[in-house]
Amino acid sequence: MALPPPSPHVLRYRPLPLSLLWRRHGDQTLTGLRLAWWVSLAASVLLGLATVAFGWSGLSLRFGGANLHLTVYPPLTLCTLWVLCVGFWWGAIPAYLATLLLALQAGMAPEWAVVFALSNPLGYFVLAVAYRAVQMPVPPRTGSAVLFFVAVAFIASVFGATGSFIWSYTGQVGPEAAFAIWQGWWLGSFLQTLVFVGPLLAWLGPQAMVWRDAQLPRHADQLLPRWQLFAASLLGVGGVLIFLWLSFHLGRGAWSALPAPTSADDARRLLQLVNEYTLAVYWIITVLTLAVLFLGHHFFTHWTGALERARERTAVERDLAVQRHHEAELARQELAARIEEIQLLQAQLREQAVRDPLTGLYNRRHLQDALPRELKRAHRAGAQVAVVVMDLDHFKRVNDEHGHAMGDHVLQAVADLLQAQTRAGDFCARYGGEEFCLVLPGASASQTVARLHLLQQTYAELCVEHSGTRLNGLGFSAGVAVYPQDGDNDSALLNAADNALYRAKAEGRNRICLAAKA
Ligand SMILES: Nc1nc2c(ncn2[C@@H]2O[C@H](COP(=O)(O)OP(=O)(O)OP(=O)(O)O)[C@@H](O)[C@H]2O)c(=O)[nH]1
Repeated sequence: MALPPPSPHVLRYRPLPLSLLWRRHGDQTLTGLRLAWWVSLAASVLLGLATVAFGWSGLSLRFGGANLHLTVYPPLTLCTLWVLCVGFWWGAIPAYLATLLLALQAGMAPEWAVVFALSNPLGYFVLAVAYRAVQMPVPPRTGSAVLFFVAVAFIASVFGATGSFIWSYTGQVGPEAAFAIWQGWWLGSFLQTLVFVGPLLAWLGPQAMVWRDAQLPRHADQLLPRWQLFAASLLGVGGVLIFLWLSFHLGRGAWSALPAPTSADDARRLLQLVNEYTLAVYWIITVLTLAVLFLGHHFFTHWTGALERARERTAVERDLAVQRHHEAELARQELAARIEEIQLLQAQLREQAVRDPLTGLYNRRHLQDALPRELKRAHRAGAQVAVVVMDLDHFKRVNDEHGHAMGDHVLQAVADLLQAQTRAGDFCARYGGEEFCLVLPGASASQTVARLHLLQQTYAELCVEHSGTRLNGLGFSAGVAVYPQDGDNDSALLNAADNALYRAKAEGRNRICLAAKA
């Protein structure tokens, strides 16, 4: 039959979960799988019972110095196919039930039957672990897959044949018969796997596994946990050692049970028996050694390949992480620069919001915020605060006679003067068009008047120059109110200072009036 070549990954042992048997699923193929499994279960049980009912003990054969019956047990073939194509539990459960019922029907005590029935699942466990560890394609279609299949089938048969001891013990057979049963059991199971399971697996396996793979989520090859690799190696080595020990031990028991040779012919026959037995063990060990060498090589190349791929993936991921880290660092720096710009702009905006654009002095809004704070501080310290409202005299004339630009220059000159002649902690604001406000914490009325006189003098001597025009001899009037005597809050103080200014203007300008003298 022409098959599309499935990838080796698809053909590996990848078990379907047993929960598919009862999980609610509308898929028709799954319904088919469930049906097939139940039919297989029934067939395994019936075939097992038939083996006992018809008293079929297999094929007679002489091997390794013993006359034996090759035990051919049909459920074994069926269940092995389930294990390898679908998963361990799918084959182990029918095999267990079939063997259990067979043993009970054959008259074995139930307490022994439940243990006896575990032998075939034990062999399947070895198969499943080996295929999972080495990740060899399951259908024996290539030389290496065939060799692997033969080696693993041998070890699994040895484990699966451990039930023969319970059979021999409960049947109370002698050492010679026990030896023959053991040989017939593992050899029968081994040959049956090679002759029936192998070809069926090579023929039908790929189709079954392509279907099975479609039911499973895709995943990259995962490294087995270390303990599973260790368990797989232990099972392999353990299987060979068990085989050797049992063969020698049972063989010795069988020969010891023979009557002592009384003639040269008897001695020759015994010698020939030992010779046959030794040769059989020799060939088996030779085949096994070759298989173990091959398996070791395959195991090594598979896992070093997987490790190399994992290393490459890690290297690519590490490079990506480094690149992402670098990009994140650049983005972080960019963000930090933007935040700094924004903070600068915010500071500028905050400053612009409280400054008068022409003179650079604080504006009236800021004065309204700052003056109450200053008064509170003075209240706590029990100090005075002088509030001055000053107005340039005849400023309209300056504008009218020399132009608005000259007026602006005068305003800027006054602002510079105020800032130059006030102390740190004093506070100047542009209060209105040509009105200014000074806040002098700690200053008394007389100290304020003295400083204002000085300012008037400097202002009068000031020469403002613009477009070739020089202007001097200017004056201003001011009203002074002092906290707390002239008012206990900002608006009362500003009103008092304003009223005093009004008086100064009324009294002829270029003078300073105190609110207290009103
Ligand atoms: N150049 C200029 N002039 C301004 C500005 N703000 C207000 N003024 C002018 O200042 C003048 C104020 O005039 P008035 O209120 O009559 O006061 P005054 O001429 O100084 O007279 P008195 O205060 O009574 O001495 C007006 O001509 C306003 O146009 C400004 O920012 N720049």
